[in-house]
Amino acid sequence: MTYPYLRPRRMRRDDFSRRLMRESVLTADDLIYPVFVHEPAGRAAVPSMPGVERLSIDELLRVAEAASELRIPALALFPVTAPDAKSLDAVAAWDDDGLCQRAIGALKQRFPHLGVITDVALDPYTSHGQDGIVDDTGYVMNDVTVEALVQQALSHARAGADVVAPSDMMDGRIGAIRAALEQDGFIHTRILAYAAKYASSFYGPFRDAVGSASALGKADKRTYQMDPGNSDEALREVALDLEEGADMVMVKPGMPYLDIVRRVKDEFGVPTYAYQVSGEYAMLKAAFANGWLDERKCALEALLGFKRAGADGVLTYFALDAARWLREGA
Ligand SMILES: NCc1[nH]cc(CCC(=O)O)c1CC(=O)O
Ligand SMILES: [Mg+2]
Repeated sequence: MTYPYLRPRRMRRDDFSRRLMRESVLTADDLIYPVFVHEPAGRAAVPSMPGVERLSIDELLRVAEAASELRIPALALFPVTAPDAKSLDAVAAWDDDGLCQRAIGALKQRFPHLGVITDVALDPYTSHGQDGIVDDTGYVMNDVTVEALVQQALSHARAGADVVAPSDMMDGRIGAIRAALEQDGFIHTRILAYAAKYASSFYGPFRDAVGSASALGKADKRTYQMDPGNSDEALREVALDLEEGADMVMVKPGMPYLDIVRRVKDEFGVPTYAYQVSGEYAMLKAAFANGWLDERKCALEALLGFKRAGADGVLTYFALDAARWLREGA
């Protein structure tokens, strides 16, 4: 049977039938809000990310209140480390009194129901801006770095983090962190593994925001983050992280990698997240600012695309706005 018996446009004719056959929907439950925390009082704009600010802990609590009120399930914390606290061994990363740890404590005390996700990686704390500890040639050493990441993850767990999210791409770190958490009694601490994280050029504005761009200079992260040409490798990486004890996996960046999200979801069927990274946010914002694209419609369409690709949630700098627009019925 074919046309005229089959007319796909019949179902698209009216709002009611469009709604009845809609396969994917975006809700506030799908959103994770990444936030930058800094030591100085008040807020500081991030020029390459219009609408995003670095926040003192006081300001962070205001933002958390808004997020919680909008029923956003969780925040992802990214601390900005003062240059004099950075070092070759990144010891500030597991200072129980560090900015990140204090931010976790303040959030959990005020908003116990709001999930707190922390970034486990050394780049905010290393003087060279790499995610791990380097040898004389500048190569990021895997096993020494994993030991440091374990210290960092435990410190976050002690501070009350609900989810630790290793974003460093070292081999074996999920298993090492899981074992250490279990050993110290943190049996409820979830691990969100940045399992398929690519050596992307879309992280630029984030590196401006946390101040690792200047430290990194012209260096890149291609000896540990994945080659953008690869897809099968992402499945192998996800399989390893799941075997090692990850509760959730992430694909990063987002929009240029939706094929990876789909493959991961189809292959493993586990809670799968995608990160709409800083560069994706920046390019959309630039088009909105020029009046070239409609902000509400395009931001929500981009986020819905993650759901359609199989993501269970999205880390997005649009989270607060998107939750508001959804509530208003945009
Ligand atoms: N561990 C570092 C980290 N954690 C999150 C991002 C990027 C997020 C974004 O661009 O929004 C990065 C940058 C990098 O790998 O250099
Ligand atoms: Mg891996």
